[in-house]
Amino acid sequence: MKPSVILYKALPDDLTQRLETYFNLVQVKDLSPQTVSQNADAFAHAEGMLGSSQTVNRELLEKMPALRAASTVSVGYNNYDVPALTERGIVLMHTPTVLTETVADTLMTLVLTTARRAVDVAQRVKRGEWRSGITPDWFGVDVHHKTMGIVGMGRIGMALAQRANLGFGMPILYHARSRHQEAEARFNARHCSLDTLLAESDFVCLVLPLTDETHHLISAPQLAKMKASAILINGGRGPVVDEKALIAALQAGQIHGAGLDVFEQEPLPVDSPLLEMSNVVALPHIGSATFETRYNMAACAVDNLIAALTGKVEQNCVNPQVLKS
Ligand SMILES: NC(=O)C1=CN([C@@H]2O[C@H](COP(=O)(O)OP(=O)(O)OC[C@H]3O[C@@H](n4cnc5c(N)ncnc54)[C@H](OP(=O)(O)O)[C@@H]3O)[C@@H](O)[C@H]2O)C=CC1
Ligand SMILES: O=CC(=O)O
Repeated sequence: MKPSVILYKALPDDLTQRLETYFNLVQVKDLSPQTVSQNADAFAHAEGMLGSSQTVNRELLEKMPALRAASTVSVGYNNYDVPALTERGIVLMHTPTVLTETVADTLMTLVLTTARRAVDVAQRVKRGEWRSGITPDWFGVDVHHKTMGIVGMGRIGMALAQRANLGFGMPILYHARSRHQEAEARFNARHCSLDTLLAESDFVCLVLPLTDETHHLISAPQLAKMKASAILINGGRGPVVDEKALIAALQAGQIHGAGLDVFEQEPLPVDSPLLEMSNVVALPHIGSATFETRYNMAACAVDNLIAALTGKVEQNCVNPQVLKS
């Protein structure tokens, strides 16, 4: 008998068919308590699960006693209770690498659109306000040769450093828990404390996972350390920034602007003051959202689940200690 798998994300047909050759699939729309109770038997017998953007906690795991592997269509896994999975011996798989370049493109898009005010001035053109030569109220600030500070020099941080340094001639400062020799050798990146990075960078780019340590890493005291001319970019996870403090800093003119792909609450509430600010570019968490990359992520997640449930995991495992036990 094929193992049962809960699929809680729509996949391209060819990938669904690939899963079906290995597993009995039960497709559900989400992992809400209502969906779980409506499909109690399927959840009770599922040995695998695949999807994204849903909370997987102890309460859910209690309803899934047969679960052996979870596969997320994302690199970030902050919505999974990893200790609970590990205690139960459940393998968690994710999709690093396949999305790295696309997310770095999104971060560079945020840098450029925020600095050059591309969204704001394009809206003015559409409103018919471009009636004569432009005046300084249409101007932006330079990106090239400005200092970029990258907080989190992992896979995506490296790809961002490559674009900024080799493409735009930007000196790179970085802050991470460890030194990254490759970033230092290839991009002349300088490792520094968070305080130094905040004080010296023209663009402060956050590319961090959400953990207990990174939650509200950027709050009022950190924003106060940034240059008044600096721009904050967040492409990691929303709660890394204390959004109330960011709104206050922007309202007070303490920093020049912000480019944000992620928010404390997603979707961003329509009454968020951020949406009223012409110096803020707000994207709907589209870091990896291209047709090519989303397909590759889904294919990676499918391969990951097959590997996990057939005992052939070689990469992409969040809690490899489970494999040794
Ligand atoms: N906006 C979007 O759509 C997307 C967002 N993301 C987010 O980006 C994150 C990063 O992805 P990726 O680059 O692949 O991940 P990596 O694991 O390769 O890199 C993470 C980096 O963050 C650093 N870091 C972690 N904790 C701390 C800390 N407490 N203080 C300082 N630095 C820290 C790590 O430091 P060290 O190197 O020292 O370990 C590492 O350099 C994901 O976890 C996800 O949350 C990812 C994809 C798309
Ligand atoms: O936010 C997206 C991810 O892959 O993580």
